[in-house]
Amino acid sequence: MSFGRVAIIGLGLLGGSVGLAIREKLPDITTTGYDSDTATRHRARERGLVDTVCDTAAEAVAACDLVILCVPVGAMASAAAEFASALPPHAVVSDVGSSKQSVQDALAMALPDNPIIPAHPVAGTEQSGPDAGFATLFDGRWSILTPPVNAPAQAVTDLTEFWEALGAKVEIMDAQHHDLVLAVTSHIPHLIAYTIVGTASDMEEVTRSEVIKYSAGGFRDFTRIAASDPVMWRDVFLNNREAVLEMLGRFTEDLTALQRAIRSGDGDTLHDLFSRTRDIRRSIIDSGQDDAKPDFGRDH
Ligand SMILES: NC(=O)C1=CN([C@@H]2O[C@H](COP(=O)(O)OP(=O)(O)OC[C@H]3O[C@@H](n4cnc5c(N)ncnc54)[C@H](O)[C@@H]3O)[C@@H](O)[C@H]2O)C=CC1
Ligand SMILES: O=C(O)C(=O)Cc1ccc(O)cc1
Repeated sequence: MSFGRVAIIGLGLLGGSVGLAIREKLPDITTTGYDSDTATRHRARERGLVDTVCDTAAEAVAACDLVILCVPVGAMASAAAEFASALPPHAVVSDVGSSKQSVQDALAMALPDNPIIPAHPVAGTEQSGPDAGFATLFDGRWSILTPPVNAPAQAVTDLTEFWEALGAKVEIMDAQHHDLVLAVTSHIPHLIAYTIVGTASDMEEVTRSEVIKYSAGGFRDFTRIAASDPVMWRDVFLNNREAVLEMLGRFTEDLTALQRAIRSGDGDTLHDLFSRTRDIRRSIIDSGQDDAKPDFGRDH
């Protein structure tokens, strides 16, 4: 492993998990960390999320070989600008943001002289903050790297090995494709969850206690997802605007077709779709990518 010193900026769920996973799986690496929130830095010290919690971002990156930004995607540019002048010229810059094109552009603008290899570990929970991280978060999960065309091959190899050592499987794709794929597999599902839980809570003829009392499996799963961090998800939608709007257009058309089928009593259309979607679920299970409970529903 060619990164001896790793700096983590943002010590919440993802930053904390990266720090704890390094300590457990790559014990030769020295870690430093920084978070703009004082209480988070305090808690990060108590939990030992990194070897040294620094009081400035500049101090955290000063001697690093790799810096990983683990802040909301809308905060990447300002977080990078804060340590730009202290970053060693050889240090590789990466991140864990849920959308990639805008992050890649922001990091390239803020840190024009360093190699930038954005990454997205597709692993998380609805929890956030310095108490939420755990060392096994990335085990068996995908981490998608989106190196720009001019990225140094050695840095891509090093970062691939780094994520594999933390337990992840690595896939490489371009940032735009990543954003389209994740819009449909992650971002729109979150938007649907936020919407349905909001709709239920706005209904005047159904009380809040009824919603809680009678929430069957489906709605309960939506409430878990709709409990995800508001800042993080606001930033995802504002930063992956194009792909989300494109997918939302397709989704709305499909929803309208279902609405028409229900209104006209067209059971065949409903049955055909529900059969196709069941096949998708079965292929996910057959491919070993499901662990019975929902992907991110692990208690910890
Ligand atoms: N929550 C999840 O399940 C997943 C999140 N991600 C991505 O990981 C990133 C971090 O998300 P979480 O760890 O879940 O959020 P979090 O809210 O748990 O942690 C983010 C931390 O960044 C800190 N922060 C904000 N601005 C900062 C700045 N300018 N400088 C230093 N620290 C700053 C906050 O104080 C907070 O402690 C986001 O970009 C998100 O899209 C990626 C995969 C999964
Ligand atoms: O908690 C869940 O269900 C998630 O979907 C977690 C998650 C959130 C954001 C990501 O970019 C990746 C994974």
